[in-house]
Amino acid sequence: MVTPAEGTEGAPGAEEVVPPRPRRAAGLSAGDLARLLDAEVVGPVTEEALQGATLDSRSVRPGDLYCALPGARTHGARFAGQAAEAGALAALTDPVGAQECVRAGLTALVLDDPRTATAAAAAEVYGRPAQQLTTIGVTGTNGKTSVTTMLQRALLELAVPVGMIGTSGTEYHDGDGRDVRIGTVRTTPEAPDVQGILARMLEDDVAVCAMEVSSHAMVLHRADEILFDVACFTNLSQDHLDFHPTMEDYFRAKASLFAPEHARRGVVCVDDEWGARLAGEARIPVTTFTTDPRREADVVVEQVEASGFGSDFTVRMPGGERHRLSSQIPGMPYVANTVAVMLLLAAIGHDGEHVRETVSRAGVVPGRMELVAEHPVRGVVDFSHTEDALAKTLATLRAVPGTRRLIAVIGAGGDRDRGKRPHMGAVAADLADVVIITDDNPRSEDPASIREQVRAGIDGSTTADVHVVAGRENAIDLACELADVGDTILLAGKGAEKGQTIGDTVLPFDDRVQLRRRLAGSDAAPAARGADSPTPRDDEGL
Ligand SMILES: CC(=O)N[C@H]1[C@@H](OP(=O)(O)OP(=O)(O)OC[C@H]2O[C@@H](n3ccc(=O)[nH]c3=O)[C@H](O)[C@@H]2O)O[C@H](CO)[C@@H](O)[C@@H]1O[C@H](C)C(=O)N[C@@H](C)C(=O)N[C@H](CCC(=O)O)C(=O)O
Ligand SMILES: Nc1ncnc2c1ncn2[C@@H]1O[C@H](COP(=O)(O)OP(=O)(O)OP(=O)(O)O)[C@@H](O)[C@H]1O
Ligand SMILES: N[C@H](CCC[C@H](N)C(=O)O)C(=O)O
Repeated sequence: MVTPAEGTEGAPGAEEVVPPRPRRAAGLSAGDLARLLDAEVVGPVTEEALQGATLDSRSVRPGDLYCALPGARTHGARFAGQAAEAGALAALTDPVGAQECVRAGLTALVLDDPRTATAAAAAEVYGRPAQQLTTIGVTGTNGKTSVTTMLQRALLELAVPVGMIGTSGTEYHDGDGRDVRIGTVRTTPEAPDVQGILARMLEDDVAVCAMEVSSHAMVLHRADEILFDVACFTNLSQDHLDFHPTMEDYFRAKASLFAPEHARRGVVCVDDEWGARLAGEARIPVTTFTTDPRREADVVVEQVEASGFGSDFTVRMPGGERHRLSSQIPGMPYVANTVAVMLLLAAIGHDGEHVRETVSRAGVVPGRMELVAEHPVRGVVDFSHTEDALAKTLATLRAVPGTRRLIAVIGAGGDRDRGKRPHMGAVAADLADVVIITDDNPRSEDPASIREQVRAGIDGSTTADVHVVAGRENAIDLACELADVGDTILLAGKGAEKGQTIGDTVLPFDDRVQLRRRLAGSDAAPAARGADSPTPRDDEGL
């Protein structure tokens, strides 16, 4: 059986992204669904049963409900013709889209705000799968993938059939004894996909689903109609201010998960002020924990000691009893993630010494503080793509015994929060000895402009040796050239991603493969270079 940490490297950039669906739907007709949603019906109605649901015309399958939603750029009703051609039976839409859907030959189920009803519609079509699964929802700026992956590993070891939905895709063990791993373009898939995935997991006897819930998901109603058995908050720091106007709005989106319509109970890390505030404002019972002994919480971490490339630590429980645990990834963030996993498992009924031992072994997460080489140069790949994550990762690596210089390769993604870019540059220059600013996923933006925005955060008085290098593989080459015995190279920002998005193209790219090859001194650059990168290296200096 493939465990989550295995078999994740080197696959082509474009992973399969067609979300799984159940083999059988609930058998509702469009008329039945209209009654359940209290929607107005426009156009002809048939008794044919709906087979599935999607909000993307390009993903319609015969018998589907096409959710033709108004979006930021366009209206889904424009694609009603394409949906009908692909076999959709009906459309869920608003009054603006109704006629276009009917003209395309679809029965229109009309509501003023169809997006808020999309999850309910899909849940009905698929037989309300979430009600029959144990569900865990994890939110926060950083740590969602880490916590869900560790949960998955621990539950697998405890022989509990588990599924996972998040940035690294959808994973579960199907009824035929196969491991299913399907890529995704989003952390939280669209509501119809979430419902379809849950229904498929249920068919394949999954008992527990651990799911990442992004702030976008809360605002766009992707996780509605799931009453999570337990929700987890990891932390909040600047990110996604392209989508949220303020940090307050970003916080509100995450905090909305901790309400009786979304979760029965919560586990909240109060290491930052946002977590402390959430614990006070949550409308569901919450268990709090902290890794900071100066803070008050139900569960407090004490006596953290470095242990190899990881940590050992004690947790003081509400009744005063103490347990010793370990994290296999170094640094306080992973101590926090390990405690979160322990408390989430306890909340769904898995407790005791055996469970804690299992949790202590669960902490290897692909692309998160992943050690790809140790001697003579340590090579680490991490998904830190925020200022906070970068600060913590660099501080953690600095503290690893025997570390000489820290060489940080950083960049920022295009079409994402621009405000975080200079802060990422600044923190890297404060905490690393050498900073190489390069490309992450430029998407539709000019990579040189993104690099410049990262560089602009670095004060001229920095003592760090700063380079700006076009082309990520060139930056990795430079890091390896500059590295000496005992140095640590950190490739930050892309973690376990298997592609680099440049414009609309996804080129195969895996930081782990690139760094391991170069540090092993084999198979040097030419074969691994993407078509996008200038050769020879163009070091723009500071
Ligand atoms: C900001 C945001 O989240 N936007 C989402 C939003 O886009 P939109 O409102 O602009 O939609 P639109 O492009 O105007 O299209 C309108 C409708 O027509 C449909 N359409 C469009 C074209 C077509 O050919 N056929 C078709 O059916 C679309 O599916 C959509 O329903 O609705 C679309 C589908 O309804 C989403 O695909 C889109 O996510 C975009 C692609 C996205 O990348 N979002 C990212 C930023 C995101 O969600 N990130 C979070 C971050 C996680 C974290 O780090 O914490 C995530 O959960 O991944
Ligand atoms: N509890 C934590 N607190 C702060 N930083 C963390 C924590 N856990 C992980 N990190 C850092 O954040 C990075 C991203 O972690 P992870 O992928 O688990 O977060 P995420 O919330 O899933 O991110 P995304 O929303 O982008 O998918 C890690 O590589 C690590 O550097
Ligand atoms: N879930 C995050 C991932 C960012 C990863 C980074 N490599 C980038 O492309 O910006 C986001 O969509 O903002």
